[in-house]
Amino acid sequence: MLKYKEKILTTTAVTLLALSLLNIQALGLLNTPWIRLSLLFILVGNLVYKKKSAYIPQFITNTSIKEEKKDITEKSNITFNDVAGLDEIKDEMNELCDFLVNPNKYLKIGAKIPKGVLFYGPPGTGKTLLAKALAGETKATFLYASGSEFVEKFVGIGASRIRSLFEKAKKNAPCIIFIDELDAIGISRSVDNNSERDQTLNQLLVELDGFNEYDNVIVIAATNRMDILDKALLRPGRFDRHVYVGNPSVKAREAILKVHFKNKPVKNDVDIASLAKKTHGMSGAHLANVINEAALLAVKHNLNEIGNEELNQALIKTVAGIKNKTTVLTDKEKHIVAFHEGGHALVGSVLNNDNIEKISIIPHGKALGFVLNTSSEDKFILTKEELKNKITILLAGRAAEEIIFKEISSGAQNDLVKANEIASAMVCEYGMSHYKNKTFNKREDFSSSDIINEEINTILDDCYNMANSVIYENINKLHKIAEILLAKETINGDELDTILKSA
Ligand SMILES: Nc1ncnc2c1ncn2[C@@H]1O[C@H](COP(=O)(O)OP(=O)(O)OP(=O)(O)O)[C@@H](O)[C@H]1O
Ligand SMILES: [Zn+2]
Repeated sequence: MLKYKEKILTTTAVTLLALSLLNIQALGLLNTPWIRLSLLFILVGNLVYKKKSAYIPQFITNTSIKEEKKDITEKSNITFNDVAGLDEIKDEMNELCDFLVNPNKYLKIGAKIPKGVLFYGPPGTGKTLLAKALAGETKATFLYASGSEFVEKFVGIGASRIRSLFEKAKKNAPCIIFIDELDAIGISRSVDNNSERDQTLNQLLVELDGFNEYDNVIVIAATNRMDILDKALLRPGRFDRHVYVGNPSVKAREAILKVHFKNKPVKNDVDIASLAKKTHGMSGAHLANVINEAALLAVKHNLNEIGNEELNQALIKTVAGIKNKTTVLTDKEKHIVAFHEGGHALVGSVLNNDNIEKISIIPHGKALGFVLNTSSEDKFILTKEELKNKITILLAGRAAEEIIFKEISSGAQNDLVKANEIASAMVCEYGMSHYKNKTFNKREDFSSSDIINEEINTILDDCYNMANSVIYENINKLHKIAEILLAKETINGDELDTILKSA
Protein backbone atom coordinates (compact mmCIF):
# COMPACT_ATOMS: atom_id res chain seq x y z
CA MET A 1 0.00 0.00 0.00
CA LEU A 2 1.29 3.46 -0.82
CA LYS A 3 1.57 5.79 2.10
CA TYR A 4 -0.63 8.88 2.25
CA LYS A 5 2.01 11.42 1.21
CA GLU A 6 3.14 9.32 -1.72
CA LYS A 7 -0.45 8.93 -2.82
CA ILE A 8 -1.03 12.71 -2.87
CA LEU A 9 2.19 13.24 -4.78
CA THR A 10 1.33 10.58 -7.35
CA THR A 11 -2.24 11.81 -7.82
CA THR A 12 -1.12 15.44 -8.23
CA ALA A 13 1.58 14.46 -10.70
CA VAL A 14 -0.82 12.38 -12.79
CA THR A 15 -3.44 15.18 -12.85
CA LEU A 16 -0.98 17.91 -13.81
CA LEU A 17 0.64 15.73 -16.42
CA ALA A 18 -2.72 14.86 -17.93
CA LEU A 19 -3.80 18.52 -18.00
CA SER A 20 -0.53 19.63 -19.53
CA LEU A 21 -0.70 16.92 -22.19
CA LEU A 22 -4.17 18.15 -23.06
CA ASN A 23 -2.51 21.51 -23.80
CA ILE A 24 -4.95 23.52 -21.74
CA GLN A 25 -3.99 27.13 -22.41
CA ALA A 26 -4.88 28.38 -18.96
CA LEU A 27 -2.10 26.25 -17.49
CA GLY A 28 0.56 28.42 -19.20
CA LEU A 29 3.90 27.37 -17.69
CA LEU A 30 2.73 23.81 -17.14
CA ASN A 31 2.64 23.21 -20.86
CA THR A 32 6.39 23.63 -21.28
CA PRO A 33 8.23 20.40 -22.14
CA TRP A 34 10.65 20.50 -19.18
CA ILE A 35 7.76 20.74 -16.68
CA ARG A 36 6.12 17.76 -18.38
CA LEU A 37 9.41 15.90 -18.08
CA SER A 38 9.72 16.66 -14.34
CA LEU A 39 6.16 15.51 -13.69
CA LEU A 40 6.91 12.30 -15.51
CA PHE A 41 10.02 11.83 -13.32
CA ILE A 42 8.02 12.31 -10.10
CA LEU A 43 5.45 9.81 -11.29
CA VAL A 44 7.92 7.12 -12.38
CA GLY A 45 10.02 7.68 -9.23
CA ASN A 46 7.02 7.12 -7.00
CA LEU A 47 5.92 3.98 -8.78
CA VAL A 48 9.45 2.53 -8.57
CA TYR A 49 9.53 3.37 -4.86
CA LYS A 50 6.23 1.59 -4.37
CA LYS A 51 7.56 -1.57 -6.03
CA LYS A 52 10.86 -1.46 -4.19
CA SER A 53 9.29 -1.10 -0.77
CA ALA A 54 8.79 -4.86 -0.78
CA TYR A 55 12.54 -5.16 -0.36
CA ILE A 56 13.18 -2.27 2.00
CA PRO A 57 15.06 -3.36 5.12
CA GLN A 58 12.91 -3.86 8.18
CA PHE A 59 14.44 -1.04 10.22
CA ILE A 60 13.04 1.47 7.71
CA THR A 61 9.51 0.08 7.50
CA ASN A 62 9.22 -0.92 11.14
CA THR A 63 7.55 2.20 12.51
CA SER A 64 4.81 2.37 9.93
CA ILE A 65 4.10 -1.33 10.32
CA LYS A 66 3.41 -1.00 14.00
CA GLU A 67 0.89 1.73 13.33
CA GLU A 68 -0.74 -0.10 10.43
CA LYS A 69 -2.22 -3.12 12.18
CA LYS A 70 -2.94 -3.45 15.83
CA ASP A 71 -3.44 -6.76 17.54
CA ILE A 72 -6.36 -6.83 19.89
CA THR A 73 -5.51 -6.55 23.56
CA GLU A 74 -8.18 -7.06 26.11
CA LYS A 75 -8.88 -8.11 29.66
CA SER A 76 -11.22 -11.05 29.20
CA ASN A 77 -14.25 -11.40 31.44
CA ILE A 78 -15.01 -14.89 30.16
CA THR A 79 -14.43 -17.69 32.66
CA PHE A 80 -14.43 -21.48 32.55
CA ASN A 81 -18.13 -21.35 33.49
CA ASP A 82 -18.82 -20.00 30.01
CA VAL A 83 -17.11 -22.97 28.41
CA ALA A 84 -19.30 -26.05 28.57
CA GLY A 85 -18.60 -29.69 27.94
CA LEU A 86 -14.81 -29.56 27.71
CA ASP A 87 -14.14 -30.68 31.26
CA GLU A 88 -10.97 -32.70 30.65
CA ILE A 89 -9.41 -29.82 28.76
CA LYS A 90 -10.41 -27.35 31.46
CA ASP A 91 -8.77 -29.63 34.06
CA GLU A 92 -5.60 -29.70 32.04
CA MET A 93 -5.61 -25.94 31.75
CA ASN A 94 -5.81 -25.47 35.49
CA GLU A 95 -2.08 -26.11 35.62
CA LEU A 96 -1.49 -23.21 33.21
CA CYS A 97 -3.85 -21.07 35.30
CA ASP A 98 -1.81 -21.74 38.39
CA PHE A 99 1.41 -20.95 36.57
CA LEU A 100 0.13 -17.59 35.42
CA VAL A 101 -1.15 -16.70 38.89
CA ASN A 102 1.66 -18.19 41.03
CA PRO A 103 4.72 -18.34 38.77
CA ASN A 104 7.17 -18.34 41.71
CA LYS A 105 5.88 -21.66 42.98
CA TYR A 106 7.09 -23.29 39.74
CA LEU A 107 10.21 -21.23 39.23
CA LYS A 108 11.53 -22.02 42.73
CA ILE A 109 11.50 -25.73 42.08
CA GLY A 110 12.81 -25.38 38.53
CA ALA A 111 9.70 -26.85 36.90
CA LYS A 112 9.25 -26.19 33.21
CA ILE A 113 5.80 -25.07 32.20
CA PRO A 114 4.85 -25.44 28.55
CA LYS A 115 5.33 -22.19 26.69
CA GLY A 116 3.09 -23.09 23.81
CA VAL A 117 -0.19 -24.96 23.67
CA LEU A 118 -1.76 -25.91 20.38
CA PHE A 119 -5.50 -26.41 20.16
CA TYR A 120 -6.48 -28.31 17.06
CA GLY A 121 -9.78 -29.56 15.74
CA PRO A 122 -12.78 -28.57 13.65
CA PRO A 123 -14.01 -24.96 13.51
CA GLY A 124 -16.33 -23.47 16.12
CA THR A 125 -15.55 -25.95 18.88
CA GLY A 126 -14.46 -23.43 21.50
CA LYS A 127 -10.71 -23.05 20.97
CA THR A 128 -10.77 -19.26 21.13
CA LEU A 129 -13.28 -19.40 23.94
CA LEU A 130 -10.98 -21.65 26.02
CA ALA A 131 -8.02 -19.29 25.56
CA LYS A 132 -10.17 -16.29 26.53
CA ALA A 133 -11.47 -18.16 29.58
CA LEU A 134 -7.91 -18.92 30.66
CA ALA A 135 -7.15 -15.20 30.43
CA GLY A 136 -10.36 -14.36 32.30
CA GLU A 137 -9.66 -16.83 35.11
CA THR A 138 -6.12 -15.58 35.63
CA LYS A 139 -6.76 -11.88 34.92
CA ALA A 140 -3.93 -12.13 32.39
CA THR A 141 -3.85 -9.83 29.38
CA PHE A 142 -5.33 -11.47 26.29
CA LEU A 143 -3.51 -10.66 23.07
CA TYR A 144 -5.37 -11.91 20.00
CA ALA A 145 -3.78 -12.28 16.60
CA SER A 146 -4.91 -14.18 13.57
CA GLY A 147 -2.31 -16.05 11.51
CA SER A 148 -3.73 -14.62 8.31
CA GLU A 149 -2.89 -11.07 9.47
CA PHE A 150 0.79 -11.95 9.26
CA VAL A 151 0.64 -13.10 5.68
CA GLU A 152 1.84 -10.14 3.66
CA LYS A 153 3.10 -9.47 0.19
CA PHE A 154 6.11 -7.53 1.42
CA VAL A 155 9.08 -9.45 2.71
CA GLY A 156 9.81 -8.81 6.38
CA ILE A 157 6.54 -7.23 7.42
CA GLY A 158 4.98 -10.39 8.87
CA ALA A 159 8.18 -11.15 10.80
CA SER A 160 8.24 -7.65 12.18
CA ARG A 161 4.64 -7.95 13.34
CA ILE A 162 5.47 -11.18 15.15
CA ARG A 163 8.36 -9.44 16.91
CA SER A 164 6.18 -6.57 18.11
CA LEU A 165 3.45 -8.99 19.22
CA PHE A 166 5.87 -10.76 21.57
CA GLU A 167 7.36 -7.45 22.79
CA LYS A 168 3.89 -6.27 23.66
CA ALA A 169 3.11 -9.52 25.48
CA LYS A 170 6.20 -9.26 27.65
CA LYS A 171 5.36 -5.66 28.52
CA ASN A 172 1.81 -6.68 29.51
CA ALA A 173 2.68 -9.88 31.42
CA PRO A 174 1.09 -12.00 32.74
CA CYS A 175 -0.17 -12.42 29.23
CA ILE A 176 -1.72 -14.97 26.91
CA ILE A 177 -0.93 -14.61 23.25
CA PHE A 178 -3.59 -16.33 21.17
CA ILE A 179 -2.72 -16.99 17.53
CA ASP A 180 -5.77 -18.16 15.62
CA GLU A 181 -5.36 -19.91 12.25
CA LEU A 182 -1.73 -20.80 13.00
CA ASP A 183 -1.64 -22.75 9.71
CA ALA A 184 -1.69 -19.47 7.75
CA ILE A 185 1.89 -18.81 8.92
CA GLY A 186 2.88 -22.27 10.07
CA ILE A 187 2.24 -24.23 6.86
CA SER A 188 5.04 -26.70 6.25
CA ARG A 189 7.86 -25.27 4.18
CA SER A 190 7.84 -28.42 2.05
CA VAL A 191 4.20 -27.77 1.08
CA ASP A 192 4.36 -24.06 0.36
CA ASN A 193 7.47 -22.19 -0.63
CA ASN A 194 7.11 -18.50 0.00
CA SER A 195 9.94 -16.33 1.28
CA GLU A 196 7.72 -13.87 3.16
CA ARG A 197 5.94 -16.69 4.95
CA ASP A 198 9.25 -18.43 5.70
CA GLN A 199 10.59 -15.27 7.35
CA THR A 200 7.41 -14.92 9.40
CA LEU A 201 7.52 -18.54 10.50
CA ASN A 202 11.24 -18.28 11.33
CA GLN A 203 10.56 -15.20 13.43
CA LEU A 204 7.80 -17.04 15.30
CA LEU A 205 10.24 -19.89 16.02
CA VAL A 206 12.85 -17.40 17.21
CA GLU A 207 10.33 -15.71 19.51
CA LEU A 208 9.10 -19.03 20.91
CA ASP A 209 12.67 -19.99 21.70
CA GLY A 210 13.53 -16.54 22.96
CA PHE A 211 11.21 -15.96 25.87
CA ASN A 212 11.56 -17.86 29.10
CA GLU A 213 9.64 -18.86 32.23
CA TYR A 214 10.36 -15.52 33.87
CA ASP A 215 8.43 -13.65 31.18
CA ASN A 216 5.13 -15.11 32.40
CA VAL A 217 3.76 -15.36 28.87
CA ILE A 218 1.91 -18.34 27.43
CA VAL A 219 1.29 -18.73 23.74
CA ILE A 220 -1.81 -20.58 22.66
CA ALA A 221 -2.41 -21.25 19.00
CA ALA A 222 -5.34 -22.80 17.20
CA THR A 223 -5.62 -24.59 13.90
CA ASN A 224 -8.07 -26.69 11.93
CA ARG A 225 -5.17 -28.14 9.93
CA MET A 226 -2.60 -29.66 12.28
CA ASP A 227 -1.58 -32.00 9.41
CA ILE A 228 -0.03 -29.22 7.33
CA LEU A 229 1.92 -27.50 10.12
CA ASP A 230 5.70 -27.29 9.86
CA LYS A 231 7.21 -29.89 12.16
CA ALA A 232 9.60 -27.29 13.59
CA LEU A 233 6.65 -25.61 15.31
CA LEU A 234 5.74 -28.76 17.20
CA ARG A 235 9.18 -29.48 18.68
CA PRO A 236 9.72 -29.52 22.45
CA GLY A 237 9.95 -26.03 23.86
CA ARG A 238 7.61 -24.67 21.18
CA PHE A 239 4.02 -25.82 20.67
CA ASP A 240 4.74 -29.06 22.44
CA ARG A 241 1.39 -29.57 24.12
CA HIS A 242 -1.34 -30.53 21.68
CA VAL A 243 -4.95 -30.50 22.77
CA TYR A 244 -7.67 -31.84 20.48
CA VAL A 245 -10.90 -29.85 20.72
CA GLY A 246 -13.52 -31.85 18.87
CA ASN A 247 -17.22 -31.58 18.20
CA PRO A 248 -19.24 -32.02 21.39
CA SER A 249 -20.86 -35.29 22.49
CA VAL A 250 -24.57 -35.39 23.30
CA LYS A 251 -23.91 -34.61 26.99
CA ALA A 252 -21.58 -31.76 26.05
CA ARG A 253 -24.15 -30.38 23.60
CA GLU A 254 -26.71 -30.34 26.36
CA ALA A 255 -24.28 -28.44 28.60
CA ILE A 256 -23.43 -25.96 25.82
CA LEU A 257 -27.13 -25.39 25.07
CA LYS A 258 -27.73 -24.69 28.76
CA VAL A 259 -24.92 -22.10 28.81
CA HIS A 260 -26.44 -20.33 25.82
CA PHE A 261 -30.02 -20.56 27.14
CA LYS A 262 -28.87 -18.81 30.31
CA ASN A 263 -30.58 -15.42 30.65
CA LYS A 264 -32.99 -16.18 27.81
CA PRO A 265 -36.71 -16.76 28.44
CA VAL A 266 -37.66 -20.26 27.25
CA LYS A 267 -41.09 -21.94 27.16
CA ASN A 268 -41.61 -24.74 29.70
CA ASP A 269 -42.12 -27.46 27.10
CA VAL A 270 -38.70 -26.96 25.51
CA ASP A 271 -36.73 -30.13 26.14
CA ILE A 272 -33.01 -29.31 26.10
CA ALA A 273 -31.95 -32.97 26.27
CA SER A 274 -33.91 -33.84 23.15
CA LEU A 275 -32.59 -30.74 21.36
CA ALA A 276 -29.10 -31.98 22.24
CA LYS A 277 -29.90 -35.32 20.57
CA LYS A 278 -31.18 -33.61 17.45
CA THR A 279 -28.04 -31.55 17.02
CA HIS A 280 -25.67 -34.41 16.37
CA GLY A 281 -22.53 -33.29 14.53
CA MET A 282 -22.93 -29.62 15.41
CA SER A 283 -20.16 -27.55 16.96
CA GLY A 284 -20.56 -25.19 19.92
CA ALA A 285 -20.68 -22.30 17.45
CA HIS A 286 -23.56 -23.98 15.58
CA LEU A 287 -25.45 -24.50 18.84
CA ALA A 288 -24.94 -20.89 19.89
CA ASN A 289 -26.20 -19.91 16.46
CA VAL A 290 -29.34 -22.10 16.70
CA ILE A 291 -30.33 -20.46 20.00
CA ASN A 292 -29.62 -16.99 18.72
CA GLU A 293 -31.65 -17.60 15.54
CA ALA A 294 -34.52 -18.96 17.65
CA ALA A 295 -34.42 -15.84 19.85
CA LEU A 296 -34.53 -13.63 16.74
CA LEU A 297 -37.51 -15.61 15.42
CA ALA A 298 -39.31 -15.20 18.76
CA VAL A 299 -38.90 -11.44 18.43
CA LYS A 300 -40.11 -11.58 14.84
CA HIS A 301 -43.20 -13.52 15.97
CA ASN A 302 -43.82 -11.04 18.82
CA LEU A 303 -43.31 -13.69 21.49
CA ASN A 304 -41.89 -13.22 24.96
CA GLU A 305 -40.37 -16.68 25.12
CA ILE A 306 -38.45 -19.01 22.81
CA GLY A 307 -40.51 -22.10 21.94
CA ASN A 308 -40.08 -25.40 20.09
CA GLU A 309 -41.38 -23.94 16.83
CA GLU A 310 -38.66 -21.26 16.79
CA LEU A 311 -35.98 -23.79 17.76
CA ASN A 312 -37.01 -26.20 14.99
CA GLN A 313 -36.98 -23.47 12.38
CA ALA A 314 -33.62 -22.21 13.65
CA LEU A 315 -32.25 -25.75 13.47
CA ILE A 316 -33.22 -26.12 9.82
CA LYS A 317 -31.83 -22.69 9.05
CA THR A 318 -28.51 -23.61 10.65
CA VAL A 319 -28.28 -26.98 8.93
CA ALA A 320 -29.64 -26.13 5.51
CA GLY A 321 -29.38 -22.34 5.29
CA ILE A 322 -32.07 -19.73 5.03
CA LYS A 323 -35.29 -20.60 3.23
CA ASN A 324 -34.66 -19.36 -0.26
CA LYS A 325 -37.81 -17.71 -1.53
CA THR A 326 -36.22 -16.41 -4.71
CA THR A 327 -35.39 -19.85 -6.12
CA VAL A 328 -38.39 -20.97 -8.14
CA LEU A 329 -38.00 -24.44 -9.56
CA THR A 330 -39.59 -25.66 -12.76
CA ASP A 331 -41.89 -28.66 -12.52
CA LYS A 332 -39.23 -30.95 -13.94
CA GLU A 333 -36.67 -29.69 -11.42
CA LYS A 334 -39.13 -30.21 -8.54
CA HIS A 335 -39.60 -33.81 -9.66
CA ILE A 336 -35.84 -34.36 -9.81
CA VAL A 337 -35.37 -32.87 -6.31
CA ALA A 338 -38.25 -34.93 -4.88
CA PHE A 339 -36.82 -38.22 -6.16
CA HIS A 340 -33.28 -37.17 -5.23
CA GLU A 341 -34.18 -36.37 -1.60
CA GLY A 342 -36.51 -39.38 -1.53
CA GLY A 343 -33.54 -41.55 -2.55
CA HIS A 344 -31.43 -40.26 0.34
CA ALA A 345 -34.27 -40.74 2.83
CA LEU A 346 -35.22 -44.21 1.60
CA VAL A 347 -31.69 -45.63 1.55
CA GLY A 348 -30.91 -43.81 4.81
CA SER A 349 -33.84 -45.50 6.55
CA VAL A 350 -33.11 -48.93 5.10
CA LEU A 351 -29.37 -48.95 5.86
CA ASN A 352 -29.23 -46.91 9.03
CA ASN A 353 -31.11 -46.84 12.25
CA ASP A 354 -30.77 -43.04 12.23
CA ASN A 355 -33.99 -41.17 12.70
CA ILE A 356 -34.95 -38.96 9.84
CA GLU A 357 -36.44 -35.77 11.25
CA LYS A 358 -37.55 -34.09 8.07
CA ILE A 359 -37.37 -34.29 4.28
CA SER A 360 -37.98 -31.11 2.34
CA ILE A 361 -37.97 -29.90 -1.24
CA ILE A 362 -38.19 -26.25 -0.23
CA PRO A 363 -34.93 -24.59 -1.33
CA HIS A 364 -32.77 -23.50 1.62
CA GLY A 365 -29.56 -21.59 0.93
CA LYS A 366 -27.86 -23.26 -2.02
CA ALA A 367 -29.58 -26.60 -1.40
CA LEU A 368 -32.72 -27.28 -3.42
CA GLY A 369 -33.90 -29.81 -0.85
CA PHE A 370 -32.58 -31.65 2.20
CA VAL A 371 -32.97 -34.58 4.53
CA LEU A 372 -32.53 -33.64 8.19
CA ASN A 373 -31.02 -36.62 9.89
CA THR A 374 -30.81 -35.92 13.55
CA SER A 375 -30.67 -38.55 16.17
CA SER A 376 -27.63 -40.61 15.40
CA GLU A 377 -25.68 -41.50 18.49
CA ASP A 378 -22.23 -40.07 19.06
CA LYS A 379 -19.65 -42.26 17.48
CA PHE A 380 -15.95 -41.88 17.75
CA ILE A 381 -15.06 -44.97 15.78
CA LEU A 382 -16.73 -45.95 12.52
CA THR A 383 -16.44 -49.40 10.99
CA LYS A 384 -15.74 -49.95 7.32
CA GLU A 385 -19.35 -50.93 6.81
CA GLU A 386 -20.66 -47.82 8.54
CA LEU A 387 -18.43 -45.63 6.39
CA LYS A 388 -19.60 -47.40 3.24
CA ASN A 389 -23.20 -46.93 4.35
CA LYS A 390 -22.57 -43.22 4.71
CA ILE A 391 -21.24 -43.06 1.15
CA THR A 392 -24.15 -45.17 -0.12
CA ILE A 393 -26.68 -42.80 1.46
CA LEU A 394 -24.85 -39.80 -0.03
CA LEU A 395 -24.90 -41.39 -3.49
CA ALA A 396 -28.54 -42.50 -3.19
CA GLY A 397 -29.79 -39.08 -4.36
CA ARG A 398 -28.05 -39.41 -7.72
CA ALA A 399 -28.89 -43.14 -7.96
CA ALA A 400 -32.61 -42.35 -7.58
CA GLU A 401 -32.39 -39.68 -10.27
CA GLU A 402 -30.70 -42.06 -12.69
CA ILE A 403 -33.20 -44.87 -12.05
CA ILE A 404 -36.25 -42.67 -12.50
CA PHE A 405 -35.16 -40.17 -15.17
CA LYS A 406 -32.46 -42.24 -16.91
CA GLU A 407 -30.10 -39.30 -16.61
CA ILE A 408 -28.01 -37.61 -13.95
CA SER A 409 -27.93 -33.94 -12.90
CA SER A 410 -25.65 -31.40 -11.27
CA GLY A 411 -27.80 -31.52 -8.13
CA ALA A 412 -25.62 -34.19 -6.56
CA GLN A 413 -22.49 -32.02 -6.47
CA ASN A 414 -22.31 -31.60 -2.71
CA ASP A 415 -23.07 -35.27 -2.05
CA LEU A 416 -20.29 -36.29 -4.41
CA VAL A 417 -17.75 -34.04 -2.70
CA LYS A 418 -18.60 -35.55 0.69
CA ALA A 419 -18.69 -39.14 -0.63
CA ASN A 420 -15.29 -38.66 -2.28
CA GLU A 421 -13.85 -37.24 0.94
CA ILE A 422 -14.95 -40.26 2.95
CA ALA A 423 -13.74 -42.73 0.32
CA SER A 424 -10.40 -40.96 0.12
CA ALA A 425 -9.98 -41.08 3.91
CA MET A 426 -10.85 -44.81 3.87
CA VAL A 427 -8.11 -45.50 1.33
CA CYS A 428 -5.42 -43.05 2.43
CA GLU A 429 -5.89 -42.78 6.19
CA TYR A 430 -7.82 -45.76 7.54
CA GLY A 431 -6.15 -48.59 5.59
CA MET A 432 -9.49 -49.81 4.21
CA SER A 433 -8.53 -50.49 0.60
CA HIS A 434 -7.36 -53.72 -1.03
CA TYR A 435 -3.90 -52.78 0.25
CA LYS A 436 -5.16 -53.58 3.70
CA ASN A 437 -3.40 -51.71 6.53
CA LYS A 438 -1.44 -49.56 4.09
CA THR A 439 -1.94 -45.83 4.31
CA PHE A 440 -1.05 -43.34 1.59
CA ASN A 441 0.09 -39.73 1.64
CA LYS A 442 -1.98 -38.24 -1.16
CA ARG A 443 -0.11 -34.95 -1.17
CA GLU A 444 3.42 -36.30 -1.25
CA ASP A 445 3.27 -39.81 -2.67
CA PHE A 446 2.64 -39.07 -6.35
CA SER A 447 3.79 -42.49 -7.52
CA SER A 448 0.79 -44.04 -5.74
CA SER A 449 -1.81 -41.68 -7.20
CA ASP A 450 -3.09 -44.26 -9.75
CA ILE A 451 -3.55 -46.87 -7.01
CA ILE A 452 -5.27 -44.34 -4.75
CA ASN A 453 -7.68 -43.26 -7.49
CA GLU A 454 -8.49 -46.83 -8.44
CA GLU A 455 -9.18 -47.81 -4.84
CA ILE A 456 -11.38 -44.74 -4.29
CA ASN A 457 -13.28 -45.57 -7.49
CA THR A 458 -13.84 -49.14 -6.36
CA ILE A 459 -15.39 -48.00 -3.07
CA LEU A 460 -17.56 -45.39 -4.81
CA ASP A 461 -18.73 -47.94 -7.41
CA ASP A 462 -19.57 -50.53 -4.75
CA CYS A 463 -21.59 -48.00 -2.82
CA TYR A 464 -23.40 -46.69 -5.90
CA ASN A 465 -24.37 -50.26 -6.84
CA MET A 466 -25.58 -50.84 -3.29
CA ALA A 467 -27.71 -47.66 -3.45
CA ASN A 468 -29.17 -48.85 -6.76
CA SER A 469 -30.15 -52.25 -5.40
CA VAL A 470 -31.75 -50.81 -2.25
CA ILE A 471 -33.79 -48.42 -4.43
CA TYR A 472 -34.86 -51.14 -6.91
CA GLU A 473 -35.98 -53.35 -4.03
CA ASN A 474 -38.07 -50.50 -2.59
CA ILE A 475 -39.08 -48.66 -5.73
CA ASN A 476 -42.73 -48.32 -4.67
CA LYS A 477 -41.69 -46.63 -1.46
CA LEU A 478 -39.53 -44.17 -3.39
CA HIS A 479 -42.49 -43.27 -5.64
CA LYS A 480 -44.69 -42.77 -2.60
CA ILE A 481 -42.17 -40.51 -0.82
CA ALA A 482 -41.69 -38.40 -3.97
CA GLU A 483 -45.42 -38.16 -4.58
CA ILE A 484 -46.08 -36.85 -1.06
CA LEU A 485 -43.09 -34.50 -1.22
CA LEU A 486 -44.42 -33.01 -4.45
CA ALA A 487 -47.83 -32.52 -2.87
CA LYS A 488 -46.76 -31.22 0.56
CA GLU A 489 -43.12 -30.14 0.06
CA THR A 490 -42.07 -31.54 3.47
CA ILE A 491 -42.42 -34.87 5.23
CA ASN A 492 -41.61 -35.33 8.90
CA GLY A 493 -40.12 -38.42 10.52
CA ASP A 494 -43.39 -40.00 11.66
CA GLU A 495 -45.01 -39.54 8.26
CA LEU A 496 -41.98 -41.17 6.63
CA ASP A 497 -42.30 -44.17 8.97
CA THR A 498 -45.94 -44.60 7.95
CA ILE A 499 -45.07 -44.40 4.25
CA LEU A 500 -42.27 -46.94 4.64
CA LYS A 501 -44.52 -49.37 6.48
CA SER A 502 -47.47 -49.03 4.10
CA ALA A 503 -45.99 -48.77 0.61
N1 LIG B 1 -17.72 -25.48 24.58
C1 LIG B 1 -18.44 -24.38 24.36
N2 LIG B 1 -19.22 -23.85 25.33
C2 LIG B 1 -19.96 -22.76 25.11
N3 LIG B 1 -19.99 -22.09 23.94
C3 LIG B 1 -19.25 -22.56 22.93
C4 LIG B 1 -18.43 -23.72 23.08
N4 LIG B 1 -17.81 -23.95 21.92
C5 LIG B 1 -18.18 -22.98 21.07
N5 LIG B 1 -19.05 -22.13 21.68
C6 LIG B 1 -19.70 -20.97 21.04
O1 LIG B 1 -19.18 -20.84 19.73
C7 LIG B 1 -18.50 -19.59 19.56
C8 LIG B 1 -17.31 -19.79 18.68
O2 LIG B 1 -16.36 -20.59 19.33
P1 LIG B 1 -14.80 -20.35 19.14
O3 LIG B 1 -14.54 -19.07 18.42
O4 LIG B 1 -14.13 -20.53 20.44
O5 LIG B 1 -14.46 -21.54 18.18
P2 LIG B 1 -13.04 -21.92 17.57
O6 LIG B 1 -12.83 -23.35 17.91
O7 LIG B 1 -12.01 -20.95 18.01
O8 LIG B 1 -13.36 -21.79 16.04
P3 LIG B 1 -12.37 -21.53 14.82
O9 LIG B 1 -11.55 -22.77 14.67
O10 LIG B 1 -13.34 -21.36 13.70
O11 LIG B 1 -11.58 -20.31 15.15
C9 LIG B 1 -18.17 -19.14 20.95
O12 LIG B 1 -18.09 -17.76 21.03
C10 LIG B 1 -19.35 -19.68 21.76
O13 LIG B 1 -20.46 -18.83 21.66
ZN1 LIG C 1 -28.28 -34.99 -2.22
